[in-house]
Amino acid sequence: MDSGGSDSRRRPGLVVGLTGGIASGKTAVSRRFEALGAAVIDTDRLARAVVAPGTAGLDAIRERFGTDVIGTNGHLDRPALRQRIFADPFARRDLEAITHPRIRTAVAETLAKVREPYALIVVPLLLEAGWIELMDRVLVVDAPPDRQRERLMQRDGTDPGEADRILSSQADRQARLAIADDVITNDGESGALDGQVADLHDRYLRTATGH
Ligand SMILES: Nc1ncnc2c1ncn2[C@@H]1O[C@H](COP(=O)(O)OP(=O)(O)OP(=O)(O)O)[C@@H](O)[C@H]1O
Repeated sequence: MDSGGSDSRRRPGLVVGLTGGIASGKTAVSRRFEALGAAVIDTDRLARAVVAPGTAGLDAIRERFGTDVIGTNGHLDRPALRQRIFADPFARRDLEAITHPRIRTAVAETLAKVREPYALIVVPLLLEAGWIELMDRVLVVDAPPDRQRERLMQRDGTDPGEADRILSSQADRQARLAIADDVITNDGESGALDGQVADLHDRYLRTATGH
């Protein structure tokens, strides 16, 4: 009988890292893959889970940064923590030393439970955070920066100056494209994504199942 995936070294037939700049359309794309039957693992969600109240991750943060970064509701006070790491590279390094290994373990555990033929791991900072080794392929969602800016302002109400600041702090478009095995271009209507996702899904299925 199947043990239910308790072996954390178990992996589906293909693991694809999905990345792209902010508001490039990663969520829009990953939802389409999910609808076609891919397993989608969202590292942002796992990153929140490993520092949720009651976790060893949150305890480690409290120990390093003090109770100032914990809200009265017991949750991590993200704006307070952001302020602490903003100007202090050592604080950022310490925070990442706490969170990154825990996120990686959570990803491995989630991958081990995947029953679909292949998995997409959504990693916004795939390039920056050194995730590449885990992936069999890298899929980049590429959008022109003007479009990202427009979507960011529309979706989050971000003001133009802040949008420019966020965009310029990210890995640049060419660096991202340089690590891509596959690219989805999201520069137009959302309907244009459907065909691109369907083509890649077919290829990924064939690769994962060897057919
Ligand atoms: N082709 C498109 N046409 C119209 N709107 C789009 C298109 N692609 C994405 N959007 C919209 O742009 C915004 C950003 O897209 P989405 O949330 O998928 O990006 P993301 O890369 O997941 O963002 P983040 O990096 O912030 O997590 C959303 O409001 C989404 O509905």
